[in-house]
Amino acid sequence: MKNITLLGATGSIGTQTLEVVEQHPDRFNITAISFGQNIGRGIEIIKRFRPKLVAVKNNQVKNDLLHACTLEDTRVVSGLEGLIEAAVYPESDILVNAVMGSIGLKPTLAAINTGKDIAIANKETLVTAGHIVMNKVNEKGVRLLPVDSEHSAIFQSIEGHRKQDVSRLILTASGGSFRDRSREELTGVTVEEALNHPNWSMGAKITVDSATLMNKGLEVIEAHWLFDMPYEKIDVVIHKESIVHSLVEYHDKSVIAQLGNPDMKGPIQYALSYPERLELEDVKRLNLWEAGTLHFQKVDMNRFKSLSLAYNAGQIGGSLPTVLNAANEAAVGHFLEGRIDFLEIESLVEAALEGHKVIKDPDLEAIEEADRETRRFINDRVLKS
Ligand SMILES: NC(=O)C1=CN([C@@H]2O[C@H](COP(=O)(O)OP(=O)(O)OC[C@H]3O[C@@H](n4cnc5c(N)ncnc54)[C@H](OP(=O)(O)O)[C@@H]3O)[C@@H](O)[C@H]2O)C=CC1
Ligand SMILES: CC(=O)[C@@H](O)[C@H](O)COP(=O)(O)O
Ligand SMILES: [Mn+2]
Repeated sequence: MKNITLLGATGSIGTQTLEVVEQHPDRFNITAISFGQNIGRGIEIIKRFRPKLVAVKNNQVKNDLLHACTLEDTRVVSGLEGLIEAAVYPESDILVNAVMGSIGLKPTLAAINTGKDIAIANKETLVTAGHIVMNKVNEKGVRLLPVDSEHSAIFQSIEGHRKQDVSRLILTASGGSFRDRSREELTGVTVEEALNHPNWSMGAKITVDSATLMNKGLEVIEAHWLFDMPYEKIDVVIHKESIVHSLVEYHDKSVIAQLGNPDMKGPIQYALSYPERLELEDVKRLNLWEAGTLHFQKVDMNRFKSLSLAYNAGQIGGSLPTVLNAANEAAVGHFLEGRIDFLEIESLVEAALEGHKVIKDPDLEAIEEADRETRRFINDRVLKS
């Protein structure tokens, strides 16, 4: 039996993780969870999975939760300390990190410190402090198992091969909600339009990131850290069907890819069951004759400027990826709240990157300060305009 701490249980990845767990009650058990403020869904999860520890966003949510239901064998904690307490919960064997944003960093580091394996969906953690996370992973000898579909595909396509034989990683990108629009046609697009992803049903922030292609930029940085690959050897190709989830090219020009109908339960389950492959019901089998033609297209870096901002931040490194991530989280938040236009996300991120003096090898404290400072910079710009 594998005991699981699930951070972000009420979200898109959280929900699908629970669906996987439900399919294998003999293999997986939920010991601790966290959620932000979705108390209704939180109570459903607590009743169904009976976790021993529940971490929520703050004291207000904790009090509301305790008023809304009677919890006998479940302790409730709150805030960042609560999130960390859930991450290091002694009975848990593995942490599934499916919170949104760089708030996932400290719980991840704390769990690695206690020797737990990590199934990582929370890509912002690797973008903001990849060097610190990977040093800790190597020091403690734990497994960092990718949940993100592209990274799971690379993980699956690279297994059994020698790293030195790899010549290139190729990430596929759907192109997001506005794939076929020109830059001019992006002016005045609505939040509702941005949230209409063609292939995946995901949380709001990542869906907007898909539309700017910042999601792919974050994933390039995530791939750099997970697979120890230089940026020159990481490519992106637009593939509108999201059936080929990513590819690995070898020196002999052979390319190995992982395919499947778009459904996150596959990568989630593989991260939990690795190295085994378990049955997975409810996922549509891929019949290539039904998929018909698959399309691939070169990325126009001028059209999708966020991707080139991310490559640049990753290549320069130091504290710049932290700034990229924090600026993007803050700007996307403002877009979702209707305060800025879609195209302003990109210009705000660019301004934050330009205004930052790079710290070469930032420690955790410097990362946190760069993150805070960047959010302040974005908020000041948006709220004072
Ligand atoms: N969705 C997907 O298919 C994929 C997602 N990912 C990555 O996985 C992560 C989660 O994405 P997704 O599931 O879509 O996101 P969602 O927005 O659907 O869920 C986010 C979860 O995090 C919780 N949360 C948000 N902010 C806080 C906070 N400040 N403190 C505590 N908990 C918080 C939310 O709680 P509540 O709602 O209760 O407030 C919710 O449980 C992201 O990093 C994303 O990039 C990667 C690949 C695919
Ligand atoms: C499901 C998943 O892994 C997402 O990160 C997905 O990749 C988003 O799709 P695009 O960023 O390719 O639009
Ligand atoms: Mn992805």
